[in-house]
Amino acid sequence: MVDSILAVQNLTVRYGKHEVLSKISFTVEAGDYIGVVGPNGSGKTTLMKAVLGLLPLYEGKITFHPQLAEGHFIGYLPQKAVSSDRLFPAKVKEIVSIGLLANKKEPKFFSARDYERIDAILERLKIADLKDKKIGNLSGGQQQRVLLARAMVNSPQMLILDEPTSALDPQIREEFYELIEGLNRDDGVVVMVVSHDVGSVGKYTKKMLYLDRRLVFYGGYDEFCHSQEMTEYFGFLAQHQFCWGHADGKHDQLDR
Ligand SMILES: Nc1ncnc2c1ncn2[C@@H]1O[C@H](COP(=O)(O)OP(=O)(O)OP(=O)(O)O)[C@@H](O)[C@H]1O
Repeated sequence: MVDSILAVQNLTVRYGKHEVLSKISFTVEAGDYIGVVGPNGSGKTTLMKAVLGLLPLYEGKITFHPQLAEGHFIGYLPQKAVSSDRLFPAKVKEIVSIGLLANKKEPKFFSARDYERIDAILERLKIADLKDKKIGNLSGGQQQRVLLARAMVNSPQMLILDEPTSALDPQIREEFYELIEGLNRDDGVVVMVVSHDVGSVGKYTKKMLYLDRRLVFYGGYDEFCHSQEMTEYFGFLAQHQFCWGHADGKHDQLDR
């Protein structure tokens, strides 16, 4: 347990009398890339908020590895972060610089080193050419990369992405997942990505965490696809759809 990056033990969350997460326990290990999946309202965002320390009240325990518990170590890309407002005046470099503010004490000035970090992350995410463009004028995929750069500019050890590709078309979505896979593989960033899209996510992530207010499944995608327990939970056809796609391509919505 001590060696885990993160240990969640018996986490229960209620909004008023409504219990939305019930006794969730799992650990996240170094190098993990986890798809957090489940139907609408199953508690995915709530779980991520609990991990991020954004919930004032919960039962259970959330423990980070002691070396991680110092400073700002989680990058977060929230749900529906893409701006559709073309008049929004902020430039890409300004949006990304916001990611550096959390670690700064007053007065919050940017140093030459900060500007180097902004340039480095824009380069890493292949959007250096967009640096001086207004975010409202970018495509959905470009905007997501900019927001990913904001989440990554502090070099976090862990990245939490909530439905990062829901507004993107299939090709851009695949490119985005490939980018995240590279951050996990090459830069060692631990990733938790929330999605409805079990098929796409399962292709890239190393583990699946399936929520339905309780923890239904936690393990590898292959195991998820071949588990008898999951066949009983979903039914054979639904499991087949999640795992091997569907001829009409409608395999990615999981609303039940
Ligand atoms: N601030 C809140 N106050 C009251 N209820 C809430 C609040 N946030 C979420 N809920 C409820 O908690 C449940 C879980 O919501 P949550 O957003 O965590 O689910 P989700 O799996 O992320 O859903 P989706 O896939 O639709 O984004 C839902 O029934 C939701 O209506």
